[in-house]
Amino acid sequence: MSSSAEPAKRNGILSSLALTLPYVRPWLPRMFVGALSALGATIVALVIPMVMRVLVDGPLAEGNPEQVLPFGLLILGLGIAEAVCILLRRFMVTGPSTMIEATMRNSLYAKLQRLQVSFHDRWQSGQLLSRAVQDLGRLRRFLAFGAIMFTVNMLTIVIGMGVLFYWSWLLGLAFLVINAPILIITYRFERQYWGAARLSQDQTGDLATTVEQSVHGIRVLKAFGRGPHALAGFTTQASDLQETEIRKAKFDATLSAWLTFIPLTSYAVCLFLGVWLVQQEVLTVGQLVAFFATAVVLTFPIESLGFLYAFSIEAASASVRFREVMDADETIHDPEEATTIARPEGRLEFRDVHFRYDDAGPQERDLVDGASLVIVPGETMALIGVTGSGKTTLTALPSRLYDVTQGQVLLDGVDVRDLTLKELRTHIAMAFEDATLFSRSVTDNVLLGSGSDDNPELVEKSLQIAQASFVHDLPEGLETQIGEEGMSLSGGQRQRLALARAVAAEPAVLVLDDPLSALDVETEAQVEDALRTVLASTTALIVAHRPSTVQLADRVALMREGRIDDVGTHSELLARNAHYRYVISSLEEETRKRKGYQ
Ligand SMILES: Nc1ncnc2c1ncn2[C@@H]1O[C@H](COP(=O)(O)OP(=O)(O)OP(=O)(O)O)[C@@H](O)[C@H]1O
Repeated sequence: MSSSAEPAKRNGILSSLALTLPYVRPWLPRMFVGALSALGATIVALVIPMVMRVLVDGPLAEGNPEQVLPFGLLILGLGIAEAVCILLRRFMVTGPSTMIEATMRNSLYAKLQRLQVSFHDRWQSGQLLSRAVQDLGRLRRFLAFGAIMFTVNMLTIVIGMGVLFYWSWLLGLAFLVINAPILIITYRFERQYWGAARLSQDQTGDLATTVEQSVHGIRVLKAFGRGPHALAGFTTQASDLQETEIRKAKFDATLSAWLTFIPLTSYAVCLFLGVWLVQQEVLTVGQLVAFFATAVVLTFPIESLGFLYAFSIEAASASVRFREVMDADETIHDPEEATTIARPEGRLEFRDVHFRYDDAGPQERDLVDGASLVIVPGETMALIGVTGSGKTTLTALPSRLYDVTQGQVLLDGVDVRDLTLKELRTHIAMAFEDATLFSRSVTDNVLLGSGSDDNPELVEKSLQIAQASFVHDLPEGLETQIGEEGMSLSGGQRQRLALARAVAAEPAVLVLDDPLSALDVETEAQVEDALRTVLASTTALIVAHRPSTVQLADRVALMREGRIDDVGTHSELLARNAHYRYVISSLEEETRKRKGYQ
C-alpha cells in the first residue's frame, strides 16, 4: 500500500482518537488524576492574580507595607502547590502512555502475524514499519502531553473567561468578541492540516519502504551500479516529504500568528476600555490589574492551541492509520470448531482445487484451475511444469498461506481449513527457494518450526540431512548469530539451513519449493541421498526445477495450465506424455547451461 492508497474516510479528531480507546481505557482513571493535577496547577496559576488584586487594592493602596510579607508567602505557597501539581501530572501520565504505546505495538505485531500472506503482498513494509514505530510514538507523546495539555488549556480558557467576566463583564465581553474569530480560523486550519498530516505520515511510510528495499537489495544496486539512481529516487521522495512538512509548518505558523495577534489586539482594546472604566469609577485599579493578570495567564493556553491542535490532528491521523491495519480482515483464521488429527499419516489430497490471486483480472482464468492430486503417506511427489504454471502457488495452499478459492485441500481426509492453523502448520512444514533466515543463532533458526528451543540432537540430525554441517566452522558454531536474513551466508548455505529448519519440524508432510536450486550438483545429490532417508517416513511434495530432483521422487505430477495434467513415475510419463518430455528437456537444457557456468 502506498501513499496513494485510499486512506480511511476522514473522521473528526475526537472520533479518530476514540479508536485508541480500547487501549487507553484501563489507564483512564490514572490519566484522569493526571488531568486533574494539571487542572489544579492551572487553577493555582489563576488564583495568584486574585491574591495580587487584594494586595494592590488593600495593603499597597492603604500604605501598609508590613502586610506585604504574608501575601508574598501565600504567593510562594501557591507557586509550590503549582509545581507539585505539575510533578503529579507527569508521574500519573508518563507510565500509562508508555504502557499504552507498548500494548498497541504488541497488538499491531500480533495482528501482522495473524494476517494472511495476501495482506502482506499488498502492503508495503515501510507503511507497516512507520505505523508500528512512528505513529505509535506520536500517539504516546500525545497521550502523555498533548491530550492532557489540550484538555487543561481548553478548561483554563473557559474558566479564565469566567474569571474575566467576574472582574468586569464589559471587559470580558470585549475580550470574548475580539477573540471569537479564532474559532473560524481553527476550523479552517483543521481542514487543511488534516490532509497534510496524513500525507506526511504516508510519505514517511513510503520513504521507510525505499530505505528498507535498498538496504535489502544493496548487493543488486551495487552490482548494477544503480546506487546513484536509487539515491535520485530517494531524494525525490524525501523532498516530497519535505514539501509536505513545509506546507504543514506554513499552516501551523499561520494559525500561531493569528493566535498571537488576536489576543494581543484584544489586550490593547481591553486596556483602553479598562482605563476608561477606571476613570469612570466603574472599575478599581485592583480589578483592572487582576483582569490583566488573568488575561496574561490565558495567553499561553490560547497561543499553545495552535501547536496542540496540530498535535491532536497528527495523533488522530496516526490513530486512523493504526486502525487501518488492525481492522484489516483476517481471511485466513482458525475454524470456529476445529478438528484435530491426533496421529497424522500424511495423506495429502488436492480435490478440484481452484485459486486466483486477488489482483487477477475478471477475464483471466483461475491460476490453479481445477487441480486434483493425491499423495499417499510416505510418498515423494515431484511437481513440475513450465515456468509460471502455478507450481509455487499450489504448494502454498496445503499450509494455508493462501486459501483455495474453490475445492479442497485435505490432510488425512480432513479439510485443512478445519484444523487450527497452529496444528496444521505442525503437520505441514515448508522450505522455499528463497530461503529466509532470521537474525538469530543457527540453532534458533533450525528449531524455529520444531516447537522446542533446545534440542541439540534434533538440530544435529537436521543439519546432517540438509548437508549443512558447514555451520560448525562458523566463528561460534551453532551459536553464531546469522546476519540479517542470512546475508552473511551463501545462497546455497542459506537454502540448506532453511531445509534443515523444515526437516527439524518433523512434519507429516514436507513441502519443498525448489529448495535446492542454489546448490551445486554434487551437494544436491548428497542432500537428496540424505533426504531419501527422511522422506521414507514423510510425505513430500517437491517443486522440481532439475531432472535430478525428479528422479528422487516416487512419482511426478505434471502441472499444466492450472491443472494436474498427468501423474506417474518419471519413466511412465517420459514414455506417454509429450508435454512432460518437453518440460524435462527444458529442465535438462537449463541444468546444462547452469553447469556450463559453474
Ligand atoms: N503474490 C502474488 N500475487 C499475484 N500474482 C502472483 C503472486 N505470486 C505469483 N503470482 C503469479 O502467478 C503466476 C504463477 O506463479 P507461480 O510462482 O506459482 O508459478 P511457478 O510455476 O512456480 O513458476 P516458476 O517455475 O517460475 O517458479 C505467475 O504469473 C505470477 O505472476
